[in-house]
Amino acid sequence: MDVICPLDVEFSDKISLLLKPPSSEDVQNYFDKIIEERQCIGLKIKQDGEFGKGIYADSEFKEGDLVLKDQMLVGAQHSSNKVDCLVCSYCFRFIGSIELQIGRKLYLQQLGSSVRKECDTETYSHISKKCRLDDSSDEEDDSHRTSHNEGSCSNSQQKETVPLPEEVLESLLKGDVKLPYADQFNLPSSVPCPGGCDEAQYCSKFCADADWELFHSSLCTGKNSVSSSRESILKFIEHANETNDIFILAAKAISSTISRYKKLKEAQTEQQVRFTGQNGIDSSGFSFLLEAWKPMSMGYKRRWWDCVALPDDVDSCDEASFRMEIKELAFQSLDLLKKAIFVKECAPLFSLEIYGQIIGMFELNNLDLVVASPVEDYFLYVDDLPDKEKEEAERITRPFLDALGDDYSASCEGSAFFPLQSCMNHSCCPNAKAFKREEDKDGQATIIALRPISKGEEVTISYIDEDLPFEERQALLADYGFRCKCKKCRGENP
Ligand SMILES: C[S@@+](CC[C@H](N)C(=O)[O-])C[C@H]1O[C@@H](n2cnc3c(N)ncnc32)[C@H](O)[C@@H]1O
Repeated sequence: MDVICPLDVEFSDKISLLLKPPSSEDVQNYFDKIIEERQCIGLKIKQDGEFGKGIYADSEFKEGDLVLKDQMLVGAQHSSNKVDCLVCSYCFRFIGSIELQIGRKLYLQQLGSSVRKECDTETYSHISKKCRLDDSSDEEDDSHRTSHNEGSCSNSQQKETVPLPEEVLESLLKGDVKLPYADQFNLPSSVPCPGGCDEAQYCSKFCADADWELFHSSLCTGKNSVSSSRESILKFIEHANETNDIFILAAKAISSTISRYKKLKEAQTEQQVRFTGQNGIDSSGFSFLLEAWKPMSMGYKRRWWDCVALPDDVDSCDEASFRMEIKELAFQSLDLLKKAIFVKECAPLFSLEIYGQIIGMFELNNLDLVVASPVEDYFLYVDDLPDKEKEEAERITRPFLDALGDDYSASCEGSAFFPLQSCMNHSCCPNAKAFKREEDKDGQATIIALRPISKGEEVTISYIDEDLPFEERQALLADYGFRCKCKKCRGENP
């Protein structure tokens, strides 16, 4: 039986308006403004390309040039990665100190609270926590690919680790033990969540305030949280962690839209009262909701349960029940979210149609969020020391490296939606790629030219491993909802 969400029926007109494709003028203005704000000199957006909108070079780029640095609209660290790395919950920069990063990871691992390293066998594993096929972590560079919100599963052939006494880890955590040369790797100190929860920590007050204003104030479970439904938020988060952490991203997208809505409405009310002495705002405030939704309206989207590719282990005759199963899963999640953060004035955002479209948008556009670990840099630094210094340093650092095992260099991993980068079309012979450089220590997307790009040429990236054979490429691209029609594919399959 089909899932019926009462809000979809009650607000069908408003939902249609929210999902109506924006006019080409609105699209152009929106992206031109972002290009200007990001100071992406030499790029422009065009809407009349073969595959809809795309990014084009407006000047020449040489091989290795930075083409674009894009800030995320919404992003989250994978829940399974939180044991490995302590990062700013807003910009995903590593925080604390080398000692804290190592001590915390070993402490949590040894406490046995780790949920990582298990290639899930839960009911929904085929749609949520797939092992990454296109894992870029074993490439020598730090490139990141468009992602499908999977928690990456580590190599099962891990070297045995050698645990350390709890007292040693506690001293590391408290800052009583200083590791040699760790002061060469200064990390920003941790700024606590204004709501008092332990889940979110920041690299600066700026990030703490920005996250609070946009996302976290409605999703915080701390004692100073403004939310009246801490229990419900916890239940929603628990469900997302157990099934698919893309739901956390969807919740962040909804809470940021609500927060923009409230700000727009407040500003307009203030202005009206100042000029007329009365509040003449339309009580439904739907025009503000439309405006607040604008960043989401610009993303390429389809309903999640319609666009997700059929997993290999699901027979095509079971396709309808598979799609119904994930629709029901989305409905369960939405129900928990409604109990946690529902705002009556923004009710259409809590319809299943909108929820499905938001998740579908992330499925089709998201990029893997990867930030390299300073702990890896630290151990490499020690390894590169002159023999005498290295021997002395390693006497202290070796037990920590042995306790960490092969996984000592785990990066921060997550998934994020980037407004400009998500306009880049795919090519199996791309001229650019997502690539983190030495200085890219946060969660921004960095796109670098792979070869010279001439003025007027479209900038393309590969969403998958483009060196795979034709059919394998098409199978992977099915996860992004299309069959590739790039030059290389046309050549191989005319
Ligand atoms: C991330 S979006 C890129 C922006 C998109 N063109 C738009 O109009 O918003 C990805 C979608 O663009 C289209 N697309 C991108 N590259 C393509 C390719 N090489 N062949 C066919 N369609 C492609 C597909 O519809 C795909 O689902």
